[in-house]
Amino acid sequence: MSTARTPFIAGNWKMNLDHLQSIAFVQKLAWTLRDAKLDTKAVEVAVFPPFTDLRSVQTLVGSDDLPIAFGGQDLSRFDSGAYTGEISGAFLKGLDCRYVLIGHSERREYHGETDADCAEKVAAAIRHGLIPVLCVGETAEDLERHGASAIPVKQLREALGPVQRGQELVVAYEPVWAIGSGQPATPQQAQDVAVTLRGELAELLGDETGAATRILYGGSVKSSNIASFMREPDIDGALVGGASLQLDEFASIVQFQKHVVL
Ligand SMILES: O=C[C@H](O)COP(=O)(O)O
Repeated sequence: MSTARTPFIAGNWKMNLDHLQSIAFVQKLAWTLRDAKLDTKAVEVAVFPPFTDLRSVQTLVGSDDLPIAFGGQDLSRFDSGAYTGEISGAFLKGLDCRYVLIGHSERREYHGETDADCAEKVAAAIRHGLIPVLCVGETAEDLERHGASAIPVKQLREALGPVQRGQELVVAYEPVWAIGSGQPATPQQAQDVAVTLRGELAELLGDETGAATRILYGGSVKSSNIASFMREPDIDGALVGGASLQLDEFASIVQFQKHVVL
């Protein structure tokens, strides 16, 4: 397992863009990045569309061999059967998904997902050959009561029970208070949590896995602040929500290396 961490910029579309819009968006994104001569080996780009878009995105990316990865926003902890409304990791893998988000704060808040559910979903993702993108983060109340790292560390520890050392995974630190608020964490705050999470990963999964695992920051990321996060040594990318729906803005975030940080 290589410990070099390729920067990773991911767009979580949440419940936005239908399958027709997804085709137009991904095609234009690919053209924009090609015209900008993005070095696709130097940064990995991924989108997380709604489930109903995935077949369209797969067809486009596959037929035009676009350098854009994609994944599901969630998966079932079950593999198949009488689970109405659930989506199996096997189905996501069958659509060439490389990644799957697990434990996004909106799943935790609106769908009551627990750390135990996340652990089962992480196990399901691994069973189906998907790379889990485990989302962790504290609410404003947690921040006040426990500080920034305690809840993310607990969420990480509880969800990674089924993970073996050497397993590729991505961790997204998303303070709930920063999501969609226009008030990102400071780069130093995000770095402090990221370095703590990396230490936990090393303890849970060994030094090599800890060093190789990419840790993303998410919460009000924009083109105007991405470079300051990417300068931090333990932040390897971003999970972008609102700004990932604006083509020029997302393309600019992907090209963070061109931004000047004053
Ligand atoms: O998954 C993405 C996060 O929820 C961040 O959303 P945001 O960039 O709109 O704050």
